[in-house]
Amino acid sequence: MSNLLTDFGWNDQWAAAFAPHAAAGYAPARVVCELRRKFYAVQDETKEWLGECRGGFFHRHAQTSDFPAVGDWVAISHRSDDDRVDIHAVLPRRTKFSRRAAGEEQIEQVVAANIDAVLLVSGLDRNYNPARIQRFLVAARESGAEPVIVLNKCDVHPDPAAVQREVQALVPGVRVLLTSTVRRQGLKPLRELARPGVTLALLGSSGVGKSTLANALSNDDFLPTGEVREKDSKGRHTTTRRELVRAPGGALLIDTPGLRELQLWDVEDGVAEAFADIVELARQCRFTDCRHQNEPGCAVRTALESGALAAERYAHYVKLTQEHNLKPVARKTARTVANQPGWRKKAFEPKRGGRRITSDD
Ligand SMILES: Nc1nc2c(ncn2[C@@H]2O[C@H](COP(=O)(O)OP(=O)(O)OP(=O)(O)O)[C@@H](O)[C@H]2O)c(=O)[nH]1
Ligand SMILES: [Zn+2]
Repeated sequence: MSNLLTDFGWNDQWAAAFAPHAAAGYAPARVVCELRRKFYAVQDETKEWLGECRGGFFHRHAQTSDFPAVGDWVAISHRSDDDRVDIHAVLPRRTKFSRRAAGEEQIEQVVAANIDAVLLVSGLDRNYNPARIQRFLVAARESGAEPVIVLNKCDVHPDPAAVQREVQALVPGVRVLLTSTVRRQGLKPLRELARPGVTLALLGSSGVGKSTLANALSNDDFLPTGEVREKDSKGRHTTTRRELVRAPGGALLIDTPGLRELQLWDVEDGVAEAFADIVELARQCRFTDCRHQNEPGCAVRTALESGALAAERYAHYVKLTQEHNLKPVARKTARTVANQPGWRKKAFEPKRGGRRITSDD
């Protein structure tokens, strides 16, 4: 198979998975961007195409999660009369990050697929946040991607090795890397991780150094900004944003709004912290899954009725959870954190005992 496909992560395993589609006359391509529903920018062995899921695809695939996502390998065919391609199938994903869309049915939306390793970047100019690291690990494990913790800006910390040990103790078995792009320290293990064809995602708060690290993955300058494709064969103008880009060092970086949005740890931590009283009340409701509406023995309603909890405060809390699509906190969700299938349900994990390092990072 051509180098271009290999550049985008194609290998023998994918080729094996693709065999039935090859037999059906389809060609492989990788989704580099979701443009809008049904339309995708896909990279094949020659170039980037506008790919579309048409009728047949809809008939065969009922669920939202069956549709292509950035990072997916798909089976395409070329149209004879058009510069577009049809997408017929999505190869089984090795890993996936999903979000659960609003509503009771919890529709799964895949926001990125086939990420090999996901890096949580923290900046040592601020305190790292153990709760966030734990949540990140839950999300990463659920996705199947290898989690890696990157403690960047070690140049500004008096004792970065101590922080590394501390974090490592929190997450046994997970790689914890110490880096400084300024001093160009600790980049070697990162570059080894970012081998050609490997797909990575960098997560972390704004300003921790994700773009700088991405640049440092190779010695060349690298700008993970969108590309603009000017025209296609029929003279139409198509502008393609790329959410999967190839770093000059050869690794593939996925950065999608959906993936960033998954970092609800900020919001969840923030809401749970700001409304710790409500979280605490919810833990006293009779029913483990109390929604604090008409359930008997609801500690939240009781507190509202007695005036112990101000109505405006509760209304504010409800508004915030709805805005961010968080589940109402309940004893069940507050307790069995580690066993919940959906990590979003971990929104109100109570802070356990012991030392807590608080900060916005
Ligand atoms: N001292 C120090 N500063 C760094 C290091 N890495 C990055 N920075 C600086 O931190 C700032 C933010 O870096 P970015 O790479 O833009 O951070 P980012 O995570 O991509 O931020 P967003 O694009 O907002 O998500 C820049 O001024 C960098 O020069 C480092 O290792 N040490
Ligand atoms: Zn209740």
